[in-house]
Amino acid sequence: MAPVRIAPSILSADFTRLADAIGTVSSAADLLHVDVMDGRFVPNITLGPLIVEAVRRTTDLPIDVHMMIVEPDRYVADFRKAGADMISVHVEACPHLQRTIEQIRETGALAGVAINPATPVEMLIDILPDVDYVLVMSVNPGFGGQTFWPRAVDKIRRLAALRGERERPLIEVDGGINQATAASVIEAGADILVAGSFVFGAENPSAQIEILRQAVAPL
Ligand SMILES: O=C(CO)[C@H](O)[C@H](O)COP(=O)(O)O
Ligand SMILES: [Fe+2]
Repeated sequence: MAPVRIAPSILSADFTRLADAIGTVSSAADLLHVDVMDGRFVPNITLGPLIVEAVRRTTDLPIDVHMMIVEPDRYVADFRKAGADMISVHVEACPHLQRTIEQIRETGALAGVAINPATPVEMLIDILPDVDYVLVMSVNPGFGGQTFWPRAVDKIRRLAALRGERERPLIEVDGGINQATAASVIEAGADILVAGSFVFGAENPSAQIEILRQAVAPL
């Protein structure tokens, strides 16, 4: 089994010292998760390609951009140009999802589809062969620091069953991840853990990543 990948979310970092915050996780993390929100798809506004470009200059970690915006097609090329290595769009925001996924792939980035808690994984059945990863939301998107939604575990299990013996799509889980919830989602079949407040809300972010690794190590 491939090792679990850990993606700290900078949403919970101190933006007055963003480069320092990223520096604290650079050697412990596998990816850096960046949450893009537009105040329309979700009730919060965060950041755009300008910040991704600045993040790109602070780290060699792969940058995983989670787009929580309407009409993401309009900005895929900009985020790729800014330095994104992975780009996910929400199925709920994409009436022509296959075309949007194709557009991401054409930029050279890995293409992901994200799903809200209320959206069944079975809705993705026809797009699964086209995506590199599925981002399963274990909170309703919009804010860091929310409580994990336990039924996400069953969704991950069902998604892993749909994937079957294939290596792709990878399964990424986002929202409310800590050492307890990490173990349950990895046991269900997840490959990538996003963690924001658990990592950056603590004194020592890299030690928090180590705690997550230990929590899933025997699984
Ligand atoms: O996409 C997100 C919110 O919409 C964030 O990635 C997620 O919430 C991470 O924060 P935390 O680990 O604190 O829940
Ligand atoms: Fe996210």
